[in-house]
Amino acid sequence: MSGEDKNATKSGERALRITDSTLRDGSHAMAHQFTEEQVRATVHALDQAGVEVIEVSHGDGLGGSSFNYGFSRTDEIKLIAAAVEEARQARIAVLLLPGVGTVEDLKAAHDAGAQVARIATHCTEADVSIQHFGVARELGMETVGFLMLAHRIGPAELARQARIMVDAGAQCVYVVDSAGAMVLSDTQERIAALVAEIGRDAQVGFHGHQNLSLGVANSVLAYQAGARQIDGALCALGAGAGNSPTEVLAATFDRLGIPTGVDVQAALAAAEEVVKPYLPRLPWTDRASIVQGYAGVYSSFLLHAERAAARYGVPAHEILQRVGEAGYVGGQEDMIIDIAIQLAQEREMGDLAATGVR
Ligand SMILES: CC[C@H](O)CC(=O)C(=O)O
Ligand SMILES: [Mn+2]
Repeated sequence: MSGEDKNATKSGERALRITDSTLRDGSHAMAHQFTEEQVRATVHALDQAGVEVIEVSHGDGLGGSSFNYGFSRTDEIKLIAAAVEEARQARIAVLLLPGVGTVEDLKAAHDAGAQVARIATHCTEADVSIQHFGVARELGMETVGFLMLAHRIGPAELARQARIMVDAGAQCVYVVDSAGAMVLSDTQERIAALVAEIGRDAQVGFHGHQNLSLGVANSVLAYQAGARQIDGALCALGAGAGNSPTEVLAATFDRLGIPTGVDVQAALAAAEEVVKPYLPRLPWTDRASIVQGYAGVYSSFLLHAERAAARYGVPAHEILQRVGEAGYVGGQEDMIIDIAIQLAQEREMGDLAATGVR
């Protein structure tokens, strides 16, 4: 224990750090088709707006470009190098899910200039990140832990998992609302539990999704409960109904008198003039993404469910409801196809029964 509260803010300093994930979580919504030009323009605009950390990776993290998760249009190491070249003050972060990416991927990202390593695990499996935090610290990278689908376990158990990450070398641990399922007090209680457990040794962060339209409200409550790193994405670009919009976070915290170091007008311009023009579709709380929040489903399953829905002629929201009931986690994308086939068979049986055919 260092004895110094890592979540304390000295007066006059920025009170919290906004990390922008347009170019990583947003990659899900872009079906991983970012071009180098889009990455350069987005980094340039975020950097000018004063955003200090910009995450760039495949949506499913380093090494995610694959048949299971979807192939990237451009090699992510090339995109990371372009982002590093473009940034003047901002540092480039990468996400790594142990098992999807490897320490070799992390070393390649570091060689390309990435300075912040964000290591993500399912909320009950922090122990699989231990080796990766060790390597990241040896490389001299700043380290952040991501406890995904954090609504699935209670505050006390989540805090124990955060402790595992901190003991392994994490300098901040995020409560990650991957399903956009947390409703206000869910966030407050989890952040407070992590601050109590790790607050003297590390910071606490919050990553929200908009499936129940609560990303920004949850972020404010997370700050009030002691979180000092908050994620956003321009235009909310992200999985499911998207992330907490960076430009709205900047404006809201500014109105609350909580300095983030982000220039509100520049963030608004970055969203409107740089990101919006290249979006294939605006992130939206439609029926399928609301069901994700309501049933607690991983946001990155949305596009997979929509594709399976089109292929097997069943509604995406019904697939996602079943995924929620089954409790699937990241890495089980293939089960979405199984559920779609099952739903299609049930419909066929129902149709046959309705026409009296045996
Ligand atoms: C697949 C990784 C995932 O998208 C990480 C994340 O942003 C989340 O769980 O919300
Ligand atoms: Mn996310």
